[in-house]
Amino acid sequence: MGDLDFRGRQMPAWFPDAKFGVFVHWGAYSVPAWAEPTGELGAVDPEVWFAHNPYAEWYWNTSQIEGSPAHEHHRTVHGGLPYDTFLDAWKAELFDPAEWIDVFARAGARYVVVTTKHHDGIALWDAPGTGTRNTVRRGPHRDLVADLAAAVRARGLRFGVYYSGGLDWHAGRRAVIRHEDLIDECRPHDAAYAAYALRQVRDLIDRYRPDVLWNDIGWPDAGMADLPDLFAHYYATVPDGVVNDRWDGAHADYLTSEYQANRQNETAAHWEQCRGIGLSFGYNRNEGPEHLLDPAGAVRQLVDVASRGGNLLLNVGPKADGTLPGEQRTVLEGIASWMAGHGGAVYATRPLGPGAAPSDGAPWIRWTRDDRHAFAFLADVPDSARDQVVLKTRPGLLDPATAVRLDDLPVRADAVPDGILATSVALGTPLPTVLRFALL
Ligand SMILES: CC(C)[C@@H]1NC[C@@H](O)[C@H](O)[C@@H]1O
Repeated sequence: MGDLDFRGRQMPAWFPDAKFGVFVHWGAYSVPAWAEPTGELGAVDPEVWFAHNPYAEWYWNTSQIEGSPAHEHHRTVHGGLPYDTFLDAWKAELFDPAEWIDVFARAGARYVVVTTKHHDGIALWDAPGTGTRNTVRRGPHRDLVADLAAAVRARGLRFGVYYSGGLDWHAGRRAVIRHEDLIDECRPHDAAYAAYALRQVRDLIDRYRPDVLWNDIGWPDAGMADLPDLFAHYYATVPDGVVNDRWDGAHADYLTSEYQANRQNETAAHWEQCRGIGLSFGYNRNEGPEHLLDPAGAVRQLVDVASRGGNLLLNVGPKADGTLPGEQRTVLEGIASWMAGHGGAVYATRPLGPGAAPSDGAPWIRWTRDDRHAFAFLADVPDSARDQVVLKTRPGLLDPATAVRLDDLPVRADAVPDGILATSVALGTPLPTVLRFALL
């Protein structure tokens, strides 16, 4: 592998072992905190996506689209004021980074990735070239990246930075109205922006030594030649750091999917699924419980991703005042109570292996394994079968006599022709029940 050829780079073990990270989208867009809870990316007609964008962090763009509800909202509620007004209105007066990270750590997150500059071009640190368009010089008057990096590392978690390299509405301020606009029309590709973005990402690397370099929407055409040196500098600075895949094909340590989009990436050797607890990454005051995962749904999302060899990067959208929305905190607390007793069946595990145990159909079953054990996760078992379930497994794969429930309730497991018959009480509540078996 040459100095600038990273294709053969060994994935640092911490990333696939981590399984669970928390994404944080916090910005000036957290002041209006307004979007239509339309639906999940990949499930909404692309033709209507941008004018009815459920991503509250896209508020500037959506509110520029004549005739969109967001345009009307911005006119009637905010008087059509310039977007940067929200930066000055963003005070973060209740922001307590240690309190956030305590919630994330108890939920079982092993890494935290925070937005440092989203598409609105406003930096959460005194980024070079931003003048006063950052949170040190205006609004919160704090280096929020530094505050969060310190709190994350104080809890022994890994810290990652999100940077919007491909979109910057201060550099190219035409609204994105349809998907093809994202290719060229609305993205800055010139040399000046490329130098601006490069300088900022290098600054993030040098100041915060992030364990994850999470770029979004690609990189300016004029700056593609800069990337091999940038990655070399990053790896020299953070030898066990990891780079995501949204650099217009320049390089990736791992691939990403987003809600229902790019799911084809979930067959890669290393991958990460990103989604909000609700339909948005930035806090959206219009989301209700019907738009959010409940704790059991979030746990099943994590288990499903882990069982297929991926990581789940679950997003939290804090309010402008620096508090975590109560309904999102409730989900994290629910994950925390389940992970406290079951995290050992998730962390540092790998898929059970192709064809070992089908997980389609009912009841909901997923599997992971470590060197010595297989873990079966059962959920939503129909009432008629709530106390007895057949786990279809390849004969000779595991030893039924070694069955244990991780919640210490008794379980009996017997070999049957198509697998293992597990008998116990309340096997498959919405929150997964986990059975451990010794591998043969
Ligand atoms: C997955 C997450 C980082 C999303 N990427 C695409 C963005 O347009 C969106 O706002 C959000 O940041």
